[in-house]
Amino acid sequence: MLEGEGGFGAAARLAEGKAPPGRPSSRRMEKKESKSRQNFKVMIRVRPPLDVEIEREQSIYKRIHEDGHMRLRSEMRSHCEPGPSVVVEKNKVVTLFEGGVNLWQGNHSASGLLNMYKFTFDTVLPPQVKQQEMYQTCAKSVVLSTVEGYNGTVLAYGQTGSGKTHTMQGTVQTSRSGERGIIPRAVDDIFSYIRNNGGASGGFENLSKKYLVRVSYLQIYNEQISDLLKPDRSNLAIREEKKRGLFVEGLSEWVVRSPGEAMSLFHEGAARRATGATRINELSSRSHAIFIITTESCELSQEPVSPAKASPMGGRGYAAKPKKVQVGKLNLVDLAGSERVNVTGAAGKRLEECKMINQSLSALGKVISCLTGPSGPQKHIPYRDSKLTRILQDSLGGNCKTTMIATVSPLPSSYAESLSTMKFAHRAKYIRNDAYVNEDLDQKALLQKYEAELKKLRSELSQKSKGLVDRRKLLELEEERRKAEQDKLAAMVALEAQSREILREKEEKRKLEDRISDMQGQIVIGGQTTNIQETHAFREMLQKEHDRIKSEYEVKIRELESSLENVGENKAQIDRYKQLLLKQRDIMIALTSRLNERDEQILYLQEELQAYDQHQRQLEDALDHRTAELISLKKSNAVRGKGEGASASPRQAITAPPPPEVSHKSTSTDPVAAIPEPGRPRKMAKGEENTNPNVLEGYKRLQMQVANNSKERTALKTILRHKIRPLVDDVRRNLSHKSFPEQENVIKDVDALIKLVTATVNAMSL
Ligand SMILES: Nc1ncnc2c1ncn2[C@@H]1O[C@H](COP(=O)(O)OP(=O)(O)OP(=O)(O)O)[C@@H](O)[C@H]1O
Repeated sequence: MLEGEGGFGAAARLAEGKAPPGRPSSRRMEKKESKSRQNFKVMIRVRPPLDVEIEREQSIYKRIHEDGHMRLRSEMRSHCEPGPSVVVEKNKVVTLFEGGVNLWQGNHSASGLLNMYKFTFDTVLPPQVKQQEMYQTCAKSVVLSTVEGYNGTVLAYGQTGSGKTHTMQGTVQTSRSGERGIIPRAVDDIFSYIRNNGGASGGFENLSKKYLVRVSYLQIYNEQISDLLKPDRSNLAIREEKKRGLFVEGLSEWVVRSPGEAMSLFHEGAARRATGATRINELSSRSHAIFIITTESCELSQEPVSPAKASPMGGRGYAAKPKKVQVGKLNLVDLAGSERVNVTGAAGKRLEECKMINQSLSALGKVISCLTGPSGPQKHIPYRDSKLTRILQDSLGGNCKTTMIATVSPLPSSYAESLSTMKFAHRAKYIRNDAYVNEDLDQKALLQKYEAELKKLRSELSQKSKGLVDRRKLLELEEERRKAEQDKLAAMVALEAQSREILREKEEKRKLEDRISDMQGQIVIGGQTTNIQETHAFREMLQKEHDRIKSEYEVKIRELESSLENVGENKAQIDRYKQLLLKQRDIMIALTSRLNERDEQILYLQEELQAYDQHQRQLEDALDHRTAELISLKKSNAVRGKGEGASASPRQAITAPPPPEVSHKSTSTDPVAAIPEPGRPRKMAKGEENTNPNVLEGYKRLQMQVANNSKERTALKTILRHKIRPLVDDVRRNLSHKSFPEQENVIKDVDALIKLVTATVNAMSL
């Protein structure tokens, strides 16, 4: 077994009720200490195991003793079945057994591996304690003190799934169920108290006291405060004012006149509270929720007044005057459960929520630590570290009667969390609160404001009640009103239609007037404007105008007709031109083809000439060759017989018959036939003449033909340049001065012709 803070020894010592070190010890101080201790109570509630848990953990809970001790039936005990880890004694002492109580009773602790912790608290509620008893023990006195003007807080703290919501709210929502938690019971109690003290809900009036009850409901989810009764109000800020103290800005407050009204608002808000399923709790609260019930009470004194001024609250001839106002605020806090991430298996959004929850709970732990240090509360208490601690600032070490209920689960598997809760609660035990009645004269105004509102509501109610009595008449009136409404509607529709018609007529009239004035402006006779009604003159004028336009059109038609004729003529002329052009084009083509023929002929003749030249050169070569042979023969003859062949001359040798290879051709008279076979070319010397008559003859003929062609070509060129070209130019000029159908095409043709003529002339000049 381990000893230490919260361990067995420490818990045993504290169970004796001794003050921790550093606490004041003088008698007066002790008295004060005891009073302020009363203002902050810590209670433990151990919930019973749930059926599902019993199954899961295979723990057997068979009997629960009347004194609150929880025992296992011995015959069912088994070393394999650990039993609960929390045992409660005398409703004050709670012992935690690591591994479950069975293991301890089976003497397994001897191994020294298991821990046991014992703690003492003001009250420890064992699992069998019902809601009613729990309420009586933990909350009732705090709740009722708030009706008397104190601040009160009942706060449930504990591991997730340990029973906080069950304690604060209960599981069943029906108003009379025994499973109802602190909140519905507190609401009931407050209203009963008011009734028993002479007040009535809503009106709350008697001769001595008036009450006003209002509720608010907020949640702190992921460090953001939102109004559960006005869902559009979120991320609210906490403010502090001298007169009002701490308050949540923008948090709605609802005046309630009965427990039913208050609870319906509570359920409305609870339905909006952020919840979600965790591995431990199917419907786990993921936010800290605070249901606030503010009760204002006002003592009245009866003062005599004149009968006319007598207040309905006062007796006959008396008026009730407010004496003092007390305001008590009750915070009913259901915290989100502390949890270990590895146990709950939180991930994603749940993990974020879990972090925020643990963060604010650790801020709460820090505040408690600072309030309960060994030498008393520290100077600085970090209330501002979280929204939760800031809102609960008064409840923790301030002006408040506070009860903290720490809930634990009995399961051995929850041992670690239960131990942590116990340590937390044990520490909180040393918080000291100073509670005093809140009396605030300024609050009168608020109460009176609500009183006025109540009066208004009351008068509305009485009006409505009257209406109920005379329901038939009301229905008749309603029917009449409805009919009158319908008539009014119909009349309005008709009026609208009429107005539209009038407007339309007006518009038409205006247009007519405009037209008339336009026409009047146009009709000017003798320098004077004539009225349109003088229709004779107007008609005359119209007739004249008509005649004028008619004659104008006739003239135009005639012009058009004549131009049409012209166009016809032009067309004929153009046709003629076209014919002419076509003829000229044909002539041109014929001339060009003839020219081409001539050119070909010239080329042919030139080739022929060249052939003749070549032949001539060959003949001359042959002649030279024979001459040389002849000379050499003569020389050899002269050497052989002197004087015998001296008469032969080179000139004779020249006129001698040509060599046999060319003679067959030289006999022909045809120049073409006279063309020699290709041979070695030889140029004729200057001034040298061809003496071959056939060749000369052919040559002359060719020269004549070339000359003739040349003349013809020149003549054609002259005709083209000086006759056809001017003629075509003329036609082109004439065409551009006229206008006729297809003019464009004809002009294009003529332009093409001009180009053709020009190109031909140029080609012939080359
Ligand atoms: N004293 C009790 N008697 C019977 N059942 C209880 C008791 N306390 C809690 N339960 C049941 O245990 C379950 C968990 O309880 P509850 O939801 O109140 O836990 P919680 O501490 O508010 O959890 P969380 O922090 O996750 O919101 C519920 O089914 C509830 O009905």
